[in-house]
Amino acid sequence: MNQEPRGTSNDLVLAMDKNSKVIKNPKDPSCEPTTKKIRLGVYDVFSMREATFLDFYAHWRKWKIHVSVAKRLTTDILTLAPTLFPLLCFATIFQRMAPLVLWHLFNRCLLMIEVGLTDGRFETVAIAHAVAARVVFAAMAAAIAWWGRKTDFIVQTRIVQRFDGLVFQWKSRTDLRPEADPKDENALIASHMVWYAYRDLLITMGRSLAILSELFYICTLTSSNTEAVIYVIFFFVEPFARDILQESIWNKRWVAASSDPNFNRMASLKSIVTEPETKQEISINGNIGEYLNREYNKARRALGDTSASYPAAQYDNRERVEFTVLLALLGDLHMASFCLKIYAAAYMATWFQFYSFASAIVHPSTFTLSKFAMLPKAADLLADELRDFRVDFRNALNGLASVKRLYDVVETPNTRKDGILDIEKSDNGVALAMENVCFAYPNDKSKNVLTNVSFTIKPGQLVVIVGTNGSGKSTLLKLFTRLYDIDTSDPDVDHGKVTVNGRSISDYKLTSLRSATAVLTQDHHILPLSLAENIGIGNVKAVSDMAVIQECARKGGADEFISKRADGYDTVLEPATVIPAYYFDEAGDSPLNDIYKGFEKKTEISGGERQRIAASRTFMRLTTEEIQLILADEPSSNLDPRGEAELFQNFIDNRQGKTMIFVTHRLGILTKEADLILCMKNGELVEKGTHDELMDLRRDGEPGEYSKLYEIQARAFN
Ligand SMILES: Nc1ncnc2c1ncn2[C@@H]1O[C@H](COP(=O)(O)OP(=O)(O)OP(=O)(O)O)[C@@H](O)[C@H]1O
Repeated sequence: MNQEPRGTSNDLVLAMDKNSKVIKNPKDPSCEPTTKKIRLGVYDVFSMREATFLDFYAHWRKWKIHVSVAKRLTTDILTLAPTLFPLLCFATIFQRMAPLVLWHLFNRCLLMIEVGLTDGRFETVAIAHAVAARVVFAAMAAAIAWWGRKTDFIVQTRIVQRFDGLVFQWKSRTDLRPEADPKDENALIASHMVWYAYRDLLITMGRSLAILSELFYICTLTSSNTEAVIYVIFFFVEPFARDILQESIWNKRWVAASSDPNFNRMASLKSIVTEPETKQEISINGNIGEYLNREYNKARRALGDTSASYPAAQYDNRERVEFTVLLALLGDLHMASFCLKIYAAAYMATWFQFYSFASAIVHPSTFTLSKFAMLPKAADLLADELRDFRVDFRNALNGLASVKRLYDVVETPNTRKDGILDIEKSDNGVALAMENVCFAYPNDKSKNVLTNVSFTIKPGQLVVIVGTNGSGKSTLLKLFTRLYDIDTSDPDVDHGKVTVNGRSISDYKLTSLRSATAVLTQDHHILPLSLAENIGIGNVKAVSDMAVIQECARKGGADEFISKRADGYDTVLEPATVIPAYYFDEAGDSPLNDIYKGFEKKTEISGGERQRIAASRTFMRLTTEEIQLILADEPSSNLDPRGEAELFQNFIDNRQGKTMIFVTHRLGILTKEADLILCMKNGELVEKGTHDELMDLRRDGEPGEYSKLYEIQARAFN
């Protein structure tokens, strides 16, 4: 099995070798492997090789990035909530500290009561003060926690809106890039995750303070500071050992895919009986349900106990018993050292007193009873805090890494090269030309879809492009709109030239080119806005001018059916409704079922009606002064013959001398009016001329391509 997944941030394509665990970059076999592969149950799991614990330089580099992202995020959040944010930071950190302070206040009471019990002197007022302090602090902590939760929502909302806005801006700014990198989209985390990343960071800070105070507190509880320090060190041994020794993929980057043939077959069979399209095949192909059932059971038996559980969980399950026992021992070091202490005290010199808990037992006089009881509890609190700190800290770092990717993406510039010229204003449209154009789509460079195409279009001409399916007609239009560009990556290979008014099309500013062009294709989308807006956005300056919109709707053939709708021009076809989550018994007859179904407000219109709205939008574009070129790609494929004839006529009447290129399969109305017909076949321009010229064209006594197409259509419709 040879797979070629993309695994590294620098886009190395890595060859996966079935027999080796470590994968190298095939382009440079000498380089260090960057990913490794393991088999977990039914999955092949590929994970990144991360820096080792001792690779300080790698950690330092990572840290520098994390710190700069945290700084930038802090500045951004401070601008959004200059007063609330610092207060919220305080509240979040305070919440981490509060349980410790409460516990400390409780211990103070306990110590005073103990002194009273042993000495017979009860400091009643002092005890009452200590109790009152605890009660007041508890009430204050609850109030701060309540305020923190409320403020958290406000700050979170502001951050979500800000980052949603940034992403929106990026998406609306970036050009439609057919070769766009899907990684960009994947990097766009949900905006609320930005706040979660920051909150994890704050919680981590709170926990650090709590850990420091707990350490300090333990020092005050123990009789000697040296012993306390050593005692505390024991609590750091286990988490450190776990970090260094235990490998986990929960916090690593990894990808996995099931490669077990039995499991994959079960998945395929499951999809057959689940998906509506394939379920239909079961019904119309006789009794294949029984066969599928047999096959499913066969695959299930063959799979046996091979696990399909979540790969990260399976990874943890591989832990060896010695390792588990070692960690347990390290976690319980204080008890183990207790034995050592007893033996040391009994048999060895007293300088071996390295452990305070044991000290307390061996020299109980140095401890009070309550201190003796508090020490393990303090140790437990410290251990819990350390454990949670590790989790929150990792989450915070992962969150910051995601925020960095988000920042990077929203700042990605448009990859398409922009020009510097504006299209000159003219009442006669633009002149266009292609010179020896050869073009292959970026995703399939092996196949030229245009080969040596050359033609010239004079300003104001009506041009019709005809030809068989897949002959490259739409591709010609895409080059004029710069949805795609001719490949110029290799200066030694000439792929030809596309020009506008005699200059290379890439010399013009994209915004200028797009403003001067009206495009109408067969697959326009109706936006989830009102029908009036859907037409009006053709000319945003007149988007509220109903008279102009209605006039354009009439030209596009949409006015009649829109006016018949209950909401007329205010109809929104697919309004977006956000249903965050639901919890009710869908299968039951709960009244919530009906309410839920009522959320769906979709209104359907026919394919032809959609095309009429798109055409109306194009007529709206023609009301802007900038338009000099109209490109229409089979805009009438869903229209009835009358609708099509009217649309063509309206375009001819309303183009006001602008250059117009029409791609169509319907020869006749337009081609007879055309100044120039371009006839395409297999990516080549095989004929060009007027209708009469092409009809008279003969090659070796045979009629030309256009003439043949025309005759076929004439026969079919007569
Ligand atoms: N995005 C794309 N990526 C790769 N190949 C494409 C892409 N779009 C079109 N093609 C291929 O380019 C060739 C020309 O396609 P094009 O859409 O220009 O043909 P057409 O003449 O407009 O066809 P039709 O009359 O069916 O609309 C076809 O072989 C098509 O499969």
